[in-house]
Amino acid sequence: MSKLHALFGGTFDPIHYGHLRPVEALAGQIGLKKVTLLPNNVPPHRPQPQASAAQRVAMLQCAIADRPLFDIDTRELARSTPSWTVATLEALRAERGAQQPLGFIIGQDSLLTLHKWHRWQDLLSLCHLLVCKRPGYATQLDTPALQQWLVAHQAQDPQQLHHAPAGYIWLADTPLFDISATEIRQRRHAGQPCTDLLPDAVIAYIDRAGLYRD
Ligand SMILES: Nc1ncnc2c1ncn2[C@@H]1O[C@H](COP(=O)(O)OP(=O)(O)OP(=O)(O)O)[C@@H](O)[C@H]1O
Ligand SMILES: O=C(O)c1ccc[n+]([C@@H]2O[C@H](COP(=O)([O-])O)[C@@H](O)[C@H]2O)c1
Repeated sequence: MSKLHALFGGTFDPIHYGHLRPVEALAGQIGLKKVTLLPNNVPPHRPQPQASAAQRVAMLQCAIADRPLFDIDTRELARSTPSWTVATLEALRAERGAQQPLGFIIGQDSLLTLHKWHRWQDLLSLCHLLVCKRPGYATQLDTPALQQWLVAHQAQDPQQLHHAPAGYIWLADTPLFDISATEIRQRRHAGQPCTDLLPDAVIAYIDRAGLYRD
């Protein structure tokens, strides 16, 4: 039985198949039993979401109703300050103890900007980074020094993620989904359909709540 607990942070405005499907594949590949979705309140480094925190959580609930792999942790919504991942991970580490393997899931685009995150060099002392592929983004980091840092921490075997509490980067070979929440919001504003980009239950919620309309 795996002890590795994975968290997947995001703005999720809205959640879509580009979030769900790569992570489902990752879970199968490395043996994750549970993935905790961690919606942020005040996302660092980007415009604020169009949907409220409560609406984004409601969309997560719609999306995972028939996906037992996932649950939701709303702790970042309780803070009105920016949702620094390092602070959330410190709180989780304090709760779960020094030996609990923790993974933080990101897409390739997030890996490329990781060196701009708050106290980014502390992240690997708190968790592993589990990276899903995303089409349209470079596979090499910006500078030779960053690329060296990546290679130095890269795990070669998923068992390393289960046996160490933190410290590795897993570059997962996940399927590519050319989907973004930005595109979904734009399509909704333009009155275009989004079928196949996100679960029907989330589309039904967006319709009911009148989200992403001008
Ligand atoms: N299509 C995708 N493939 C792989 N990873 C993704 C994809 N979309 C989002 N992610 C990852 O999911 C996490 C949360 O992303 P986020 O909620 O910002 O979605 P987004 O589609 O990038 O949103 P937006 O278009 O509003 O910026 C990030 O780590 C991001 O890299
Ligand atoms: O801690 C930071 O500085 C930081 C900077 C950018 C993003 N993050 C986190 O990374 C996750 C994905 O972010 P986003 O903006 O792509 O939804 C989400 O949990 C954010 O809170 C964290």
